[in-house]
Amino acid sequence: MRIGVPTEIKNNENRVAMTPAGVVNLVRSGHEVYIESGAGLGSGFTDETYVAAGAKIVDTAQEAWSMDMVMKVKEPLKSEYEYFREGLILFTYLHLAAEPELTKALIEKKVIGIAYETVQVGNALPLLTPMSEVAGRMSTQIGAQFLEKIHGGKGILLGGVPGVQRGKVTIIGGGVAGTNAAKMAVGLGADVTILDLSPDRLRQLDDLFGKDVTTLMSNPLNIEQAVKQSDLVIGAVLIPGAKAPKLVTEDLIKQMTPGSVVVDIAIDQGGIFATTDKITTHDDPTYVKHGVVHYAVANMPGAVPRTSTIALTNVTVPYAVQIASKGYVEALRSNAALLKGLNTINGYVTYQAVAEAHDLSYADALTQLQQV
Ligand SMILES: NC(=O)C1=CN([C@@H]2O[C@H](COP(=O)(O)OP(=O)(O)OC[C@H]3O[C@@H](n4cnc5c(N)ncnc54)[C@H](O)[C@@H]3O)[C@@H](O)[C@H]2O)C=CC1
Ligand SMILES: CC(=O)C(=O)O
Ligand SMILES: [Mg+2]
Repeated sequence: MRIGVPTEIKNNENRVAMTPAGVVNLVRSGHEVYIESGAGLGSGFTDETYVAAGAKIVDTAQEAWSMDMVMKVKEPLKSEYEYFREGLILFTYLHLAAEPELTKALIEKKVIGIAYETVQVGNALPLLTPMSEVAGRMSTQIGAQFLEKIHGGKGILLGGVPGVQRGKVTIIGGGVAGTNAAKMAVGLGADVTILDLSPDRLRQLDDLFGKDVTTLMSNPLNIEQAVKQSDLVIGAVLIPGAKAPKLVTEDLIKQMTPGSVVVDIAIDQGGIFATTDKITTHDDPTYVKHGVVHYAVANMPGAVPRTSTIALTNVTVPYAVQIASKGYVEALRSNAALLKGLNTINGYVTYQAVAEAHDLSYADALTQLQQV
């Protein structure tokens, strides 16, 4: 199979969908990899290192997009929709529940859209996990930075100092991102509370952190009490494939003290704060609403591309090898985890939560594969 890797074009997105190590894996399995010139530079990979690994370099995005399968990091932006065509295999983050126009474009052009974020093994999302680890760890760092007075915050140090209170951090959603946010917050010496809906998850967090964190059942009253008192609130909830629930109301944001900070990691699925109604970018990552600094960047790992690219491709490339070697029909049929990643095919949505988000009819993935 011929695999194309275009340069990412989202604001300050310096990740790339393939490392030279990934190229070697695919080429040794008998495939051809075409990298758009310069695509790896933001992550520290030159064209020469790709060529040495066995890739071919193409000059334009159009050429990279003309291959049988395109691997990307971020969901395609509008200017990339023109490359969609029937039969194209697109393997990338799609976040379709939050992207009505992209969903429509993929359906209209009958693209085979396999979303990293919905590939599922049991309850785990193996192609989302490494980026959630990165974004979770970053969220505390970012929160700490925006709590500084010069960055618009109330001017507190999360760990406090002897004789002065620690900062209070509330993390809503104690999955991969939330746990990694907590690790950093505990490491800084903050006073940390984690809320989750799953009693089992709360038990695991209690085992993991012991007395370093307070765990609370996620319900409106607990959210209200925790958020009001917090200096930093991190949103890390996920209902796989679905739009994020708005768990923090505008009224509650108004009750936070001025200069508090919210970091909405879940913004890529629509965000959990009523006041994070728009996505921000690395160029201009925050806005202030009701005195509270809001950070809502949907591609946080793009700011640490070297770490993120390697972490992402470590997990995506083995699936890419399966798709390329078996063909997408057989790869999807024989691997239930990958099949969960199939969001669009033959002009249909094959992921229930995405169909529901846009009031589109849902089609069964296996039935659609039989019709190829
Ligand atoms: N902004 C960015 O750059 C990035 C965003 N993300 C996003 O971060 C979010 C979290 O991802 P993961 O941690 O991997 O998901 P996860 O599935 O590991 O964790 C989600 C947690 O939310 C909990 N949850 C569900 N409903 C809840 C509720 N009502 N209240 C409290 N907790 C609830 C679940 O029980 C689970 O423990 C996703 O939306 C993901 O797409 C991930 C990476 C980068
Ligand atoms: C998960 C995701 O959206 C990202 O890494 O940008
Ligand atoms: Mg995202």
